[in-house]
Parts: sequence; C-alpha cells; structure tokens
Amino acid sequence: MSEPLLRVRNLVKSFEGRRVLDDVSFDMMPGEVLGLVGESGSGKSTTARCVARLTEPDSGRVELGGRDVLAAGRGELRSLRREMQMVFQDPYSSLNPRMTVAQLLEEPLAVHGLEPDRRRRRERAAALLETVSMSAEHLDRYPRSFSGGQRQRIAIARALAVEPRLLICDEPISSLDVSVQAQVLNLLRDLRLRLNLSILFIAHDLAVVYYLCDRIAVMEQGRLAEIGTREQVYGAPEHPYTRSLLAAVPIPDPAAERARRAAEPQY
Ligand SMILES: Nc1ncnc2c1ncn2[C@@H]1O[C@H](COP(=O)(O)OP(=O)(O)OP(=O)(O)O)[C@@H](O)[C@H]1O
Repeated sequence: MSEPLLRVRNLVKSFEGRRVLDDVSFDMMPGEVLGLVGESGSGKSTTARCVARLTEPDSGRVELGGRDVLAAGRGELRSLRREMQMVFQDPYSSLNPRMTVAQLLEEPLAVHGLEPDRRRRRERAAALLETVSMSAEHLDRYPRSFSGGQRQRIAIARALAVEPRLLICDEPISSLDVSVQAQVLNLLRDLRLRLNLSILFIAHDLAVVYYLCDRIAVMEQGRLAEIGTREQVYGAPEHPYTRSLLAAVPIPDPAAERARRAAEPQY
C-alpha cells in the first residue's frame, strides 16, 4: 500500500472570532480524485486554501509527499507549490488579461526554472495547449478573445505547466455555461488518467462529483460530516446531513440511485 500524497490533520481556522474550519482531517492517495461537497459557507474553499497555504490555518498539519507545508520556509513553499496547483472558479479573473496565452503558459516554466531556453519554452507552451485540446495557433492571442470554457482550459494548462502531482480545483466549472461544463469535466477526467494526477475537486453539484470522483468528503459547518467512496456516500449515506444533500439531486447511475432509495429511512 503506497503512502498518501496529501495528509491533512486537524485543520482549524477562524475568521473574526468565528470558527469556519473545525478539526478537518483527511488523506488523498496518489492519483486519487477526492470530491469536497457541502453547502455554501461550509468551509470548502477555506480547506483548499489552507492546504495550498494561501490562507494560514490557526492550527493543524498539512503534508504533501511527507513534506510539512505549514512549516515550510519560502524556498520550500515554492517547491511545494510546484507540486500542488490551483484552478479557480472564475477563468475571467484568474488569467492576466495583459498576457498572451504563450506568456501565461511560459511564465510558470520560467518562474520555476524549468525551461531556460526561450524557444523550448514556447514549444512546451504549444504542447500544453494541445494537452487541453486547444490548437497551438492560439498562442499569441489574449484571454479576452476566448470563451469561458476555453479560458478554463488555458487556466488548467497553466496549472499543468509545472507538472504538479495535485490539482486543487475550486468549483472549476460552476461559472461556465452548462453546455461546456461537461467538456471541461471530461478533460479533467481524461487528464487525471493520462497524468496520474490527484485532484481535490470542490463542487456544489453532487452529480458532477459522482461522475468525476473516487471518494467524496461532505462538509457541514466547518466539519467533515462524512468521507467515503462515492458508492458508500451516494449508495448508503451515513450522516443525516449527507442524506439531505443527496435527496435534492438526481444521480446519473441507476444502481446507486436504487441503493440510495433503499437506504432512505421509511416513514
Ligand atoms: N477571508 C475571509 N474573511 C472572513 N470570512 C471569511 C473569509 N473567507 C471565508 N470566510 C467565511 O468562512 C466561511 C466558509 O467560507 P468558504 O468560502 O470556505 O465556504 P465554501 O463552502 O467554499 O462556500 P461556497 O460554496 O459559497 O464557496 C464563510 O462563512 C465565509 O464567509
């Protein structure tokens, strides 16, 4: 049995005296996709931001590949950030509008010293675009000329530039048109298999999480109410809160839907 890639222990965070994370612990294995679901304000984004240390938790521990993220100094944190990249909800604000696609994709390679040669950097940028099913012809265009779905592909390509082991996706399809949500979701599913990526995937939409994730963690008011395989959580949710969340969504798998209905309390 291999070691977890990510180990999160007892995360606590308060804002203005109000506790928004209360003893959050979970592991992620290499190549695993973990869905983090829960109502708005339950602490999903704060959990993700603490893992990436974009927000400092009050206490707790985060280890990536056995390295202590919260104790890391500048240099160490930079190297850890190379291994975990974030993709945010809004591809309209996450890409610098003054940079071309080539610049957006080459910058992380330069910052992390991965490709000193300019020409080779451009070749890698072109290859990254192809990885997200976009043509290298787009390299010299600016973000404004792309649709939301294309922008999110560019943001994903940028995150992949440094060859991370963990991708933290905070509602990456929520701001997109329904018609392109499935394309971006399929892309993530495809990338995870091709690159053996671990993905921490935050979403409201439980059907989406069911489609993409191996395991599911359910947050309620800053705590992890439940965590298990998607079959466990959808088929036989243990926690009343999970049952109430699931009651509201159709599940695109008849067997899981039957199991869920059978597990519902009878009145
Ligand atoms: N920087 C901050 N300052 C003050 N309060 C904050 C800050 N960031 C988050 N919060 C509060 O912490 C709580 C948890 O927020 P968080 O964004 O983690 O929830 P979420 O589950 O991701 O919600 P959503 O699905 O709406 O994004 C919320 O009540 C939010 O208002």
